[in-house]
Amino acid sequence: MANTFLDSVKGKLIISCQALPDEPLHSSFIMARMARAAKEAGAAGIRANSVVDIQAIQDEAGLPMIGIAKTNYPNSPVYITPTMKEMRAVAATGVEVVACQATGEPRPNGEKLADIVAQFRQEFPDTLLMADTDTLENALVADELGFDIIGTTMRGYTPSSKGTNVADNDFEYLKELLKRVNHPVVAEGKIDSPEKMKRCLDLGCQAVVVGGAITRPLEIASRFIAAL
Ligand SMILES: CC(=O)N[C@H](C=O)[C@@H](O)[C@H](O)[C@H](O)COP(=O)(O)O
Repeated sequence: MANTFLDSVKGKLIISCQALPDEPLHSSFIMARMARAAKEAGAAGIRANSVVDIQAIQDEAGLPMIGIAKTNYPNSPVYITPTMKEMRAVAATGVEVVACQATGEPRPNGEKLADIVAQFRQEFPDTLLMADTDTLENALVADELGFDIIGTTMRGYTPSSKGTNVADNDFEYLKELLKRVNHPVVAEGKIDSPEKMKRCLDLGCQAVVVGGAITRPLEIASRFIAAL
C-alpha cells in the first residue's frame, strides 16, 4: 500500500506525545489520551516513543505516526532508535515513519547509519525514514543517504550544535537547510508557540512537530512558574 504520510501532514501540525520513565506522565494510557486530545484539536499526525506507547496511540487515535524507540547504550551518545534492533521493533508496529538519530556520532555496537538505511529499505520498503539531525553537515549526509524526511530534532542537543535553537535569528538555520537538502524538511525541537510553527510552515517545511509545549505539563507549568 502506498505510504501517504507526506501528503497527509503537508502544511500541518504533528504532535509529539512522549513521557520517559522519569517524567510525571510516563504511561501508555496517558500518552494515548494525549494523542486523542491532539486528534480532537486537529493534529495531522503523532510522534511517539516506544512500542507500547505507539500501539496504545494507534488504538486510541488512529492518526499517521512517526515512531521512535529511545534507548541508551553504553559507549554511544546516540539514543533515538539507535540500532537496527530498535528500527525493526518500531517498524513492526506498522507506523508510517520510523525516525532515528542522524548526528554523525558513533552508534552502539559499531553500527553504521548507511548500513542501517540499506538494511531497513530491504526489510521495510513501504515505511518512510526520518533523520533526526543537529547540523547542516549531518543533515546533508542524511539527505544523501536518501532519508525521506530531514528533521531538525537534535538541533541544540549535541556537542556540535550546543547553544543553538532552530528559531535563532528568525530561523536562519532552517532557511539554509531548506535551500540545501532535496528531501522534505520537518521542523522539530523547541517550537514552543503557534507563531513559530506557522513561520516554519511559511518558510517551506513539510510539517512541524511540537512536543513539550503541548504535551509536557511539567515544562509548561515551569514556564509560568519561572515568570513569578
Ligand atoms: C532531543 C530529543 O530527545 N527530542 C525528543 C525526540 O523525539 C523529544 O523529547 C522531543 O519532545 C521532540 O523532539 C519534540 O520536541 P519539543 O518537545 O522540543 O517540541
